[in-house]
Amino acid sequence: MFNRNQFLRNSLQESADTKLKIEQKCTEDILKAADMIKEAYRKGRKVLLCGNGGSAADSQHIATELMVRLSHHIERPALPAIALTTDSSNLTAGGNDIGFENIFARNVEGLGSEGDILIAISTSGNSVNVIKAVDMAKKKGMKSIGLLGGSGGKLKSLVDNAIVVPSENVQRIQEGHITIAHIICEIVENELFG
Ligand SMILES: O=C(CO)[C@@H](O)[C@H](O)[C@H](O)[C@H](O)COP(=O)(O)O
Ligand SMILES: [Zn+2]
Repeated sequence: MFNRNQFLRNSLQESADTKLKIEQKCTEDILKAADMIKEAYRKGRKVLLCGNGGSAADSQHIATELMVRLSHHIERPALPAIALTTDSSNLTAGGNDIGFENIFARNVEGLGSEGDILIAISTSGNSVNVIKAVDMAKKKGMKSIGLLGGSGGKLKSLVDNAIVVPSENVQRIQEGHITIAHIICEIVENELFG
């Protein structure tokens, strides 16, 4: 029978363990992602983000951190970032008319420029609409960062920098993603403006 107290304890323990494993396995990739984003911003480029479900929410959360700010002690200009997950008219027309697998790629095609960064978020690494967005980013001369999980899926070898959270649990992977994204945004903010 489901034991809610045990479940709560186990979930928190698993989440904490996953964060520690991220420190052991992903540090280099996280720092590389911060450098890629800093370089893009130094050159006046922007960041696009996409993902499904919880990763769609992460996309808009991360875009907001970059556009507004994290630290209240740092005065800085907006860092251009767009979540491709927020416009219901665009996403429903895309899904209806050109196919759900093309909704993000279409927006990368329209908004992306050479030197921009695409942050592709997928716990499985296998969402077709995210894969197609990465393919389009490549065509546009953009660089891509994958926030992934499990084996990394198909996206692992497609993105320029794969950050793979070492867990098989979708929820724990997502919790890892937002922790990593916060850290990357804070590094970028401090190193560009701190
Ligand atoms: O937030 C959750 C599960 O925690 C879900 O909404 C989850 O994001 C959705 O099932 C997504 O469609 C999963 O896609 P992906 O992470 O495998 O690319
Ligand atoms: Zn979730």
